[in-house]
Amino acid sequence: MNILEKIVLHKKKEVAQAKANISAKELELFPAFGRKVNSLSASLLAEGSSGIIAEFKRKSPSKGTINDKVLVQDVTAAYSAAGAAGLSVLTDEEFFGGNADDLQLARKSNPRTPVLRKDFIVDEYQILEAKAWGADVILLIAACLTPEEIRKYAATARSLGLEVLMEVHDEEELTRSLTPDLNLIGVNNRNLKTFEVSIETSLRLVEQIPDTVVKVSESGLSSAETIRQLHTAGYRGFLIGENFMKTPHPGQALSDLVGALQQVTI
Ligand SMILES: O=P(O)(O)OC[C@@H](O)[C@@H](O)c1c[nH]c2ccccc12
Repeated sequence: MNILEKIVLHKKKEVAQAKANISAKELELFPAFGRKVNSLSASLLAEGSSGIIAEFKRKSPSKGTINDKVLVQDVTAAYSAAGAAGLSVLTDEEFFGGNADDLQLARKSNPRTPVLRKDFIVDEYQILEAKAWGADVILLIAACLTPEEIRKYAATARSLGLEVLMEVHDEEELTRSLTPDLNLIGVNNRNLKTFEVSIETSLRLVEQIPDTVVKVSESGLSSAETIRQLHTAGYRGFLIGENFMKTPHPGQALSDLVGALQQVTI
């Protein structure tokens, strides 16, 4: 069993438990369920946008503990202040050390920044959770979903007013993921089955992504030069976690990168 299969197996058990604790009807009564959603695609395309989606990630299966000393509300507020176009908050506990509270705290501390629920969605119930916890965007990972599930979950998200960041890693995943309900496609430079990271993945796939969607490059990004190169290739979003989180002050690390990006543009 590869790590992705392990995660999905565990996730299905977790979701069954969550459903037994809180019904879908109850989720709809959460105050955040009725809130107005912030658009990540609009934020990425806005004039002067940094394009950076800054992630809060305590640990990961590939890196182990990255940072367990900082608070989600401090880090995400610092990310917003430093010019993040969006926030990504891991809600998987077992493998990434996140939880629902992290997302809710990030939401409360950043009312106007688009927030992505970063998790392994394998059931429609999790999309209702995302909305109830205050997310604006959900992640769908092609590597763990069938084309039918992708279509169904993307339509559910859309009906709830949430955007979808559709994550792909190769040509085959991209082709079977395209559905009209998507406005954001993320190319993960990291192979979730082997953890190998290569920016070439983003550079290779960009041509095959329709221009009607906003293109996001994910994982393994750190330098302003690489971001510039990906921007030139057509990417408008850059999802960065570890590079910020491994420092004691992730918001400052983002601020430094935004500064460096301005230098590179001139
Ligand atoms: O920490 P990095 O290398 O900057 O990567 C961030 C983000 O892309 C990565 O956390 C990620 C991309 N897709 C995922 C799916 C599930 C969990 C995590 C991820």
